[in-house]
Amino acid sequence: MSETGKYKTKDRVPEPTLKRLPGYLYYLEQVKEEGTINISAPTIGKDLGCDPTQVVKDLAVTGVKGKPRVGYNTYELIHALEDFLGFNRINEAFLVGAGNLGAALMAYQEHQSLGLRILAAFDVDSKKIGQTIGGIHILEYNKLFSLYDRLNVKIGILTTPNHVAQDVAEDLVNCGIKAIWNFTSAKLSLPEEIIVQNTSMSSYAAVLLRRLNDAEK
Ligand SMILES: NC(=O)c1ccc[n+]([C@@H]2O[C@H](COP(=O)([O-])OP(=O)(O)OC[C@H]3O[C@@H](n4cnc5c(N)ncnc54)[C@H](O)[C@@H]3O)[C@@H](O)[C@H]2O)c1
Repeated sequence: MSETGKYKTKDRVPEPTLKRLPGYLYYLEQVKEEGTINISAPTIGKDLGCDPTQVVKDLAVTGVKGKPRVGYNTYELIHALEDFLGFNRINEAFLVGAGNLGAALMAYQEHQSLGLRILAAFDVDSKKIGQTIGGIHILEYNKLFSLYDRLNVKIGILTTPNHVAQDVAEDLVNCGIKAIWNFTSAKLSLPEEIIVQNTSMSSYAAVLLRRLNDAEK
């Protein structure tokens, strides 16, 4: 960390910390609604069921420090978390593959509160091209190339069948996409500088089912 307490770009915040930060944000928004102006790390830890030391360490990435006996200012912390996570900026994305999953993501408007806006979706299925879901148009896949030049979008959401995922991902990269949110189970092989976030419900389901089985033994 830098001397100011804020992480510099080159300092990589550990992934588990990053994954926990939205949880703090949602929690703080709730307590703000209830009128809480200041909140301590032990209270946050107690409510979220985690260690206060962990809370302090996690929240330090925002550069905001709690005051002794007062804690954190809720508003300041919310703002700092949103800023750190980029939720208060609009990051535009293209989605490729407007099928079951793609359509659900398009219909889910809450992405906007995460600072993510799907600008357009692309598909090869002529029956889907021309439709609108959640206000987002489904365009012919080949339009990706011409639109990218005009719009300079940096994020690609990949919800195609697995067997075309690598080719589509390469197209996205050739279009200048810098980060791919990969929902397919294809293991993408892309230049190192491309940020790939793989998301799989099946790994969470596996944990849930295993835990359930263990509990029932
Ligand atoms: N991450 C998860 O938890 C999760 C959950 C469900 C599905 N998936 C994965 O998401 C992907 C999509 O699943 P689905 O059920 O929505 O499938 P789907 O068949 O309903 O949708 C896939 C869409 O991609 C389009 N498509 C096919 N080839 C294309 C290409 N070359 N370029 C652009 N579009 C193309 C199809 O026309 C279709 O509309 C699959 O890889 C599936 O394994 C992941």
